[in-house]
Amino acid sequence: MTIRVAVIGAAGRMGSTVCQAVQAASGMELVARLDAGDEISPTTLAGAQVAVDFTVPAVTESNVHALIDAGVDVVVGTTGWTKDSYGRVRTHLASPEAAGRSVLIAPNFALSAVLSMRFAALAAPYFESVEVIELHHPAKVDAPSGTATATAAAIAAARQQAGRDSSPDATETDPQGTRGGLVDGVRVHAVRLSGLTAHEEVLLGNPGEQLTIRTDCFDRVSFMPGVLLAVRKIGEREGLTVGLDQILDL
Ligand SMILES: NC(=O)C1=CN([C@@H]2O[C@H](COP(=O)(O)OP(=O)(O)OC[C@H]3O[C@@H](n4cnc5c(N)ncnc54)[C@H](O)[C@@H]3O)[C@@H](O)[C@H]2O)C=CC1
Ligand SMILES: O=C(O)C1=N[C@H](C(=O)O)C[C@H](O)C1
Repeated sequence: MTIRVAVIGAAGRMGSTVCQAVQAASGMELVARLDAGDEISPTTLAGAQVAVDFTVPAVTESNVHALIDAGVDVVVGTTGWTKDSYGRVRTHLASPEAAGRSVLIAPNFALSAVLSMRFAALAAPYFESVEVIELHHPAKVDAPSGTATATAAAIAAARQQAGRDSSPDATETDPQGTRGGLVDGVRVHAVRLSGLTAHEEVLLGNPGEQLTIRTDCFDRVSFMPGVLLAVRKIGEREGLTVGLDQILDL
């Protein structure tokens, strides 16, 4: 059976790549391309069963609520989600009008990034120190990246569960904030550099040893297998799913 797909943010870097991937995928049909200024409604969605949102952090949540109201399942790659905004989507999906609808939100659809996050959480309790460095193209509007935020959260949860203290750090003065930001107690550093696409390094240190976990996405095609898998699987799920790992059964 063919899955009819709408892409929201279709004129963007990711949205346009998703349009190409859907058009090339077997068993999928691209029925709508929406971007800024287009209304989200059953008419503009043109019979889509699944909508894929790659827009901007400022609008993605309201898009998702409008898409649920329009009666489609939603796959979201846009960043900027918080525990509160997840909670509002969960509440919406639990309402009788949204019965049977599903939403999958993933900060990263690349297999190397999803596995990196999992490996980082696995390793985090075994090292005294851990810091995250995310590196992206300079057109990216948000920092830290959604992937780094999720990585830090997973590291923090794993360390807390293991009773591991925060990383040692004797810094007393840092007026320029050069030690980076704290996400769930984990230091995160954001680099923006021409030539880069999407990269992340997790540095883990013990006396006399270091483990580096690194993912490099050189091209946006790296995200497409994960996006297409989510489009295929979303209909089998109900409610809110956060993270591609949930449908990879990692
Ligand atoms: N989950 C993942 O694997 C990945 C996530 N991303 C995230 O996806 C998002 C988009 O990234 P890019 O494509 O690089 O950005 P982009 O800036 O190239 O594209 C965003 C598009 O959204 C459109 N847009 C803005 N407001 C809109 C609205 N109200 N309705 C519909 N469209 C609207 C813009 O006009 C633009 O065409 C970012 O949050 C980025 O961090 C990016 C790469 C991979
Ligand atoms: O803006 C990007 O490009 C990316 N955004 C996502 C993020 O913020 O984690 C995913 C990937 O890193 C590319």
